[in-house]
Amino acid sequence: MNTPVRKAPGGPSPVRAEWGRSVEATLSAVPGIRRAKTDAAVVFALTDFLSEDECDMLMATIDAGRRKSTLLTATNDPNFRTSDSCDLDRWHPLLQPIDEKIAHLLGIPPEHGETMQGQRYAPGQQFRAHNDYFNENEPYWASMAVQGGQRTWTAMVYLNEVEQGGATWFPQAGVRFNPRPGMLVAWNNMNADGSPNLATLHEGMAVVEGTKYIITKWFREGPWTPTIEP
Ligand SMILES: O=C(O)CCC(=O)C(=O)O
Ligand SMILES: [Fe+2]
Repeated sequence: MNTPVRKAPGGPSPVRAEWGRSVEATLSAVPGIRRAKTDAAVVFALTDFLSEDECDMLMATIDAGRRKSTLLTATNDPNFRTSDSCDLDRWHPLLQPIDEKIAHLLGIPPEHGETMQGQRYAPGQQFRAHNDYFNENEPYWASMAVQGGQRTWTAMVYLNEVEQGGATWFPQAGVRFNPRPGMLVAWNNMNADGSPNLATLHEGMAVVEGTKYIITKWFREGPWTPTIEP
């Protein structure tokens, strides 16, 4: 019997390796930041990154603009990502300072960041285990490659307390975060050699009680250029 050979999602890259090193050094120097105790992935958490007012403003903005979340690749599982999402306009006078504060914390120029996204999960809603990096063997990669290339770092911020459920769980790295309002979590989706790190697999576990609001920001290896819709 032949075992199907699964191609790696991408190979080593000096540019991505350098983003790994430089952002890790920048974040390591942030007062109060904690690094997850695992060798499998580079993951940081920083409490009180956003204020209660900033979280409230973001939740109201997400509620005003939310639509069903989407996926880059088709899946057979209709329950894979059941949340609502909202694109957060980086030029909006209330949102731009938050967008830039995240980029500044990581030491990445804001233009490398994709549009910040808000996510809202009602009870039962979830985002099943996935990787944020692009799989360079998938058809979508050709268009991503010319729009800033691979995703390097992910930053997300929890905006509220969730009564039950809604943790972010990295099953391979063995790291788990329970939502805490204003807490930022950031991780390098790449290995030290700049290849995609499979152990950054993570899931937004189902909310059991309450509603979960977060913002997510994905950074590219190059400046991000959004697709111009016709
Ligand atoms: O909801 C979460 O905790 C994780 C969200 C996530 O993985 C993403 O937006 O890429
Ligand atoms: Fe993710």
